[in-house]
Amino acid sequence: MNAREAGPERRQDRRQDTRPGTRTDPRPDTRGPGAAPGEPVVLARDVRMGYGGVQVLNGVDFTVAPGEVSCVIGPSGSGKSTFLRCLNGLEPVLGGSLRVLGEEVGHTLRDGRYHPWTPKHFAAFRRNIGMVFQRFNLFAHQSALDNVACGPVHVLGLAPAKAREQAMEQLERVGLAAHAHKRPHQLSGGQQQRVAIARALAMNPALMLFDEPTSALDPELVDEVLEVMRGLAADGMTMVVVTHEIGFAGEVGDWLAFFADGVVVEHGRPAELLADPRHERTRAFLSSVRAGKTPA
Ligand SMILES: Nc1ncnc2c1ncn2[C@@H]1O[C@H](COP(=O)(O)OP(=O)(O)OP(=O)(O)O)[C@@H](O)[C@H]1O
Repeated sequence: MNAREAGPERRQDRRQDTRPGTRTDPRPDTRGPGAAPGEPVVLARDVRMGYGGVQVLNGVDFTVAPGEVSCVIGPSGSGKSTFLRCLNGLEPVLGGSLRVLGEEVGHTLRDGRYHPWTPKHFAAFRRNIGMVFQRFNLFAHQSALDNVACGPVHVLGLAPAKAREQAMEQLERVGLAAHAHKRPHQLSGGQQQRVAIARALAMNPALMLFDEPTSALDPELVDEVLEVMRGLAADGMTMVVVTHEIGFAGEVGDWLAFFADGVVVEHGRPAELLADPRHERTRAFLSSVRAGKTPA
């Protein structure tokens, strides 16, 4: 078994990492309150979803175990973002089954019947899931520190002083403590994205979702964001990462899923899938990415 195949055990080794901001304490159990022992963090079976009668997800099967990093690649329009948004309940699942953090997303089984979640239940569920988008969406009038402290104060009800103290720890974790008092316009795109990651981490999520977090960045800023994500993986954070950064997926992912036409057409260990893709669509996609073309 090579290092890439070692999965979560590999992360135990990485915890010895001494880079600044790298946590050394063991991760809490991230399965979620309703999960049975051994249950994955994400368990998608035949997930279906569409917009206005147009089917976008056509039966997605996808599993993420605690502490694993699952990368998702695929052509534009194949449903990657839609699936990510289903994971945190931003889009409704219209068929199949999607369990995340031990809950059937959007429904609770009670008295032998499924009951739809209330907005309050959705909000409580989303608190455990950090999401980082292509666009950082920081509050322009607030400092980096206040952007990161905002959720813990307003959503978790933390005292402002405590929230700012914890926000500073998260900014340290992403290497931005020295920039804590700057506003977004005083930061580079890469730094703003790192603030967005710190903001998500400040909610102490059990699962982090990344939707092409480096796609909007100038090429020279991409690696500083990927480096932060490498650190999170080393800490044992459970992550689903939609990305066009094939090298990163190969290096950091425990698993790699290739989406096309709203299904996972190929799934496997990144080293194997990237070196020897089985499906014609995967081969064509990887060729176009490697040729520097925008995959269609
Ligand atoms: N809010 C929406 N309303 C209607 N159609 C949508 C909406 N969001 C996405 N779609 C459509 O769903 C399909 C899948 O989109 P999605 O963004 O999930 O693909 P993707 O694989 O993430 O693409 P990309 O790599 O370009 O981000 C596309 O055809 C898109 O036009």
